[in-house]
Amino acid sequence: MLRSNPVLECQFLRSVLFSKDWPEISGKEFVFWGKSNVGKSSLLNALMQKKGFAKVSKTPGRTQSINFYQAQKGIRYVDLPGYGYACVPKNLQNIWHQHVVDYLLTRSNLCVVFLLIDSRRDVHFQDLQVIDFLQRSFVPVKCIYTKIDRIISAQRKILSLKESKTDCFEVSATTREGVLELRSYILNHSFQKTSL
Ligand SMILES: Nc1nc2c(ncn2[C@@H]2O[C@H](COP(=O)(O)OP(=O)(O)OP(=O)(O)O)[C@@H](O)[C@H]2O)c(=O)[nH]1
Ligand SMILES: [Mg+2]
Repeated sequence: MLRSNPVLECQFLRSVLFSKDWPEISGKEFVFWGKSNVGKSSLLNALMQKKGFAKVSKTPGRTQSINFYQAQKGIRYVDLPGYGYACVPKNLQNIWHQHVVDYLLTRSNLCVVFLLIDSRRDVHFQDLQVIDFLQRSFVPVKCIYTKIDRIISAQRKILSLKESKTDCFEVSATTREGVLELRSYILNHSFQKTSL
């Protein structure tokens, strides 16, 4: 157990797209990305223990800008719009995507990109493309399987096999399984030198 819990006390900073509107560089940013509807915003709410802080929806495409949250000890969370299918016009999605890529490639205090994957689905080719893009751009990336409350134990064994190769977290925003481990990882990495 962590003695103090700096990740918990969070405040919303801003919801923006353009680089001129991003908050000033400060502390370490932990970024949540993945296909639309994988549970990025829900996981952030579970991490921050603030229901409804980040807006959640059954409809893919809910998060439409770059959302910054400030926690203690210089830790920041960044909730990104998803990629892949979303219930919004493609041209709008392309605009988000350009700003997201701009953010990922230029943000000097970016610590880790958590790439979320719905544990009920196969890893999509877009996820593999994103992982490849981030690795080639020297952006640290770590995978998180989400919604593990929705899968049966046999499927979990398959996930843990994959995990042995890719070193992923498994979480549920609903039951909070895995959230404490993720929180500890974030806290530990917030003290390390940014490797960008
Ligand atoms: N059962 C279960 N449902 C979840 C979990 N996490 C998220 N959901 C549901 O999945 C849906 C999408 O969740 P969001 O958190 O909005 O997903 P997102 O990745 O932020 O979606 P976009 O902002 O549209 O890209 C919602 O209906 C959530 O209630 C989970 O751990 N378990
Ligand atoms: Mg969202």
